[in-house]
Amino acid sequence: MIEFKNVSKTYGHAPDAPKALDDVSLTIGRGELVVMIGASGSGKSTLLKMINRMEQPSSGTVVLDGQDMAQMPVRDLRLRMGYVIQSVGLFPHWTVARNIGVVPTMLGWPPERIAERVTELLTLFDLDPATYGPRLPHQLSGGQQQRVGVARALAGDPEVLLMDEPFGALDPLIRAALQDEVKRIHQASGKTIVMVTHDIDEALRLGTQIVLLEQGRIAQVGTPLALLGQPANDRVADFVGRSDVGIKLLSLQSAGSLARAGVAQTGPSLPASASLREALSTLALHGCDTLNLLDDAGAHTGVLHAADLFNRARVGDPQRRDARATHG
Ligand SMILES: Nc1ncnc2c1ncn2[C@@H]1O[C@H](COP(=O)(O)OP(=O)(O)OP(=O)(O)O)[C@@H](O)[C@H]1O
Repeated sequence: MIEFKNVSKTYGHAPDAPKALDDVSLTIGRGELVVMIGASGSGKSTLLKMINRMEQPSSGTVVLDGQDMAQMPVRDLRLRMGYVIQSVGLFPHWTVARNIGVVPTMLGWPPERIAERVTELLTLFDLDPATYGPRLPHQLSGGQQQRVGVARALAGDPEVLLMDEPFGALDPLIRAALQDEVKRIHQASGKTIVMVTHDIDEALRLGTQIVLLEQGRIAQVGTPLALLGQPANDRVADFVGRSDVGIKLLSLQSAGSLARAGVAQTGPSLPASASLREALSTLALHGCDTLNLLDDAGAHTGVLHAADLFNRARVGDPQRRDARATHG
């Protein structure tokens, strides 16, 4: 668990220097995927960098599993954390395999175990180890380099993965694929992930918790549903996007959450795990009012009626007992 206790940060010593962080208190639970979001200069990266002590608080404390981080040796701390940045930061003259193996090497793993780990991670990220392991970073596309960056951050099996705008420079298709991979890794490993982004859709899609920063202060912390359904104030509502909030809410819930029992109808089918947004899109595309829902094995599990998408309590209402987030 990571706790920020009354953390403030002022860069430089000028008496009138603005606070990059202003009395921030925040708890990041083990296994959460916390996304920090906010306007440029709101303090996201500063907050993230305090978790591996690349920045120090001017006042207040950051605590990791009950221990004040300021008292912990920096090297030990950093070896427990994976760090991914937008510019990737691979060593240009080292092969992909050597780049990925850097932390395991520092941890003193035997060479065979490092080689196994490199092969495992390249495979996980859909890069053929025999083809890509020996290449230099410049022989990879931007998306492939970013995959290697994430693989390198995961190589030493860190407790915490820190990601500072990891997908900011990528085109939308590769970005979506990497988002899916991070989500899958998070679900499979239960690691704590803290990510900074500018992209509210990325935050809503990936975050189990979202931290919205505003001029160095926390404007709201909550689940994606809470931010959309109960924004703390008008500025939060503007930030998450008033005009398409209904559509965003639909993306957070599964089609299965509104399934009715019933035999299959003629017409299109969709996995029950697909979002209500995908369901709405499919209904509109086919101009029909029902959708057959399928389980993971492709068997019929129920029917979604278009009317249920509209004739129901507010989607974001957490009182709805059948409301299930499709994320996390
Ligand atoms: N090394 C530094 N020296 C001086 N001021 C800094 C430094 N790093 C950040 N700042 C200032 O601190 C404030 C917060 O910066 P930070 O990088 O944390 O914001 P951010 O929300 O991550 O911004 P962006 O989205 O633009 O990356 C900004 O006003 C910034 O100018």
